[in-house]
Amino acid sequence: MSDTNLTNGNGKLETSDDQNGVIQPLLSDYYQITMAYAYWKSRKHAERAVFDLYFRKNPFQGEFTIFAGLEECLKFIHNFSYSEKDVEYLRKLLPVHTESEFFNYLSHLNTNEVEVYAIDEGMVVFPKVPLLRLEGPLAVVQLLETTLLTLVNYASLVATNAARFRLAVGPKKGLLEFGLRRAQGPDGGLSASRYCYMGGFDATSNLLAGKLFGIPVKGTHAHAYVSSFNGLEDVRDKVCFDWLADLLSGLVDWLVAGLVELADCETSKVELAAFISYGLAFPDDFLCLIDTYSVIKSGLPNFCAVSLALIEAGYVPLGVRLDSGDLAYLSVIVRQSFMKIADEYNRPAFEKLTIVASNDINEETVHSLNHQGHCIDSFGIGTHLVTCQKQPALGCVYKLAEVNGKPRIKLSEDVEKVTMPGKKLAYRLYGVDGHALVDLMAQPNEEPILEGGKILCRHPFQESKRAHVTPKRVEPLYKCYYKDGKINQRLPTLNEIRQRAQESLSHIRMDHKRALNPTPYKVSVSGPLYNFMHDLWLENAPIGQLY
Ligand SMILES: Nc1ncnc2c1ncn2[C@@H]1O[C@H](COP(=O)(O)OP(=O)(O)OP(=O)(O)O)[C@@H](O)[C@H]1O
Ligand SMILES: O=P(O)(O)OC[C@H]1O[C@H](OP(=O)(O)OP(=O)(O)O)[C@H](O)[C@@H]1O
Ligand SMILES: O=C(O)c1cccnc1
Ligand SMILES: [Mg+2]
Repeated sequence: MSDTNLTNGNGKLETSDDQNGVIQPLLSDYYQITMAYAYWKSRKHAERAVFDLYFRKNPFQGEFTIFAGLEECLKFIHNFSYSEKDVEYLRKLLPVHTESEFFNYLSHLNTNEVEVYAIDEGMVVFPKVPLLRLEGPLAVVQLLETTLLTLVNYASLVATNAARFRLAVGPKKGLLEFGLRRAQGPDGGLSASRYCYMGGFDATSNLLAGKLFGIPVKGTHAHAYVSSFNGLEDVRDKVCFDWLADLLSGLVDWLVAGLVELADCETSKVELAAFISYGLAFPDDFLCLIDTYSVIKSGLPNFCAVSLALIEAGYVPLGVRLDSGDLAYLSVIVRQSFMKIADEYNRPAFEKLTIVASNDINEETVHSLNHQGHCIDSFGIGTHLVTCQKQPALGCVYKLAEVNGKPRIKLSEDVEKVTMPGKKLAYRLYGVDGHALVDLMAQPNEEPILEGGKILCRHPFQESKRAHVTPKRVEPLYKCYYKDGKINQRLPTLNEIRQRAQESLSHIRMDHKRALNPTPYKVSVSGPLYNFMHDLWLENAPIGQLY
């Protein structure tokens, strides 16, 4: 990929391969280049290396993760090459004694000899099982590390967060992503919209995400819109009175007066003017924010008045948004009022009005609202969703597993950080009821893992923990996604990946998915892989001396 501006001539934030222009080879850490030079100096750069990209712990104290970011990784790998300007910049950056021939090497680098094996994007994934395995010349696959990590980490984190909100609200409620203004910068906001949709949200307020990714765009209005009005004179003076305006202006006074049961004190005429004007602008999509002054004393009766007028004029109003106060209580009062009006004024459209709630909602708030009982139809969620406030990073790592056919292991005092050496295959084993029982890693040269066979699944590190599994179904998790310089699988659409995420989640037992203290899902290794790992561990661990 050459030097790309962030936007092209059409204002599109894309390169020729439909990728955000910020994703380029220099979006990486300096140490990748220093290592590349040292590999090159010691003639190791072309050795065939295998790297695994995986995470060690599920986020949000949960027991599952949604894998996201693969398409962007593949496009990055496909486009990978340093431009003249990149190389010029690196020449200035590296020490003066760096051999000139190295920069020539960099300027000709490509990924034609790289192979990528990956789990499908959108799948539920678990710790330690590589999401991606990269094979190729050591220097090249090393140079890809940071960019791949940045593409997978946040994408998977926020998609998982979105999936958790989806689990919390249930399949029937609407989920709207409102996070752009609170996201970690413009690029973070754009990624958030894409991957929240993938994780199970229904729509975004982010226009650019709608344009670039085809995500449904939805929105209401803000408090500023309401408080910008002075009073009903704004409607009378400024709106050109056509038949609808006449109808509305006549009806609202009458209706507001008639709704005294709902409003035991004065409704705001400022708000009423704002709602009438909104009704005039969007008679078919009339959805109002009703908490600018008082939901019960003003917003609700004003909304009802204008809605009744709209219905009178042949339109169907949509509903309200609540953005403060006790969302459970207010949603119940609002719903009861709608039902009462539907009944007393014989306006069945009121039964179908939707209630959207927003205001700093997090996963716990949703569980608490469910527990209290509420009448919210859709949730608008920003800050907690896109910033992943509960856990702001996933912690994917990229570790060397093999060089020139020789397995590599990284030891650590912390057993969780010991790497799994060599090339590994991975399978998901399903039980008779269709639920996933365990993920199993095995060596490529082992007997095939077949359904109906009795398979010994071992905990990777704890010798006593093992189980025999006779799977009803065996799902091999890796496909070869990239070889000979080409992406060699059809890349699914965003909607297909979104569906896959829900499908994959439906095979995970509820106790693994529950919000509080979920049961850990088992990730295991085959007997041969267990022995291989532990032999290599012993071989590499220094023997201490006691004096
Ligand atoms: N019934 C409820 N149960 C639990 N949490 C709720 C409930 N209703 C609202 N919340 C949450 O309580 C918090 C209320 O926050 P805060 O007190 O800042 O807002 P507010 O005073 O209602 O509104 P604002 O300050 O925007 O006018 C929000 O995070 C909201 O999501
Ligand atoms: O609350 P979040 O989950 O982040 O959702 C996005 C928020 O953005 C808007 O608020 P606005 O920017 O008007 O600020 P506010 O907090 O004062 O309502 C909207 O009213 C939501 O409350
Ligand atoms: O459309 C909305 O209601 C909206 C959009 C962004 C942030 N908060 C609300
Ligand atoms: Mg708000």
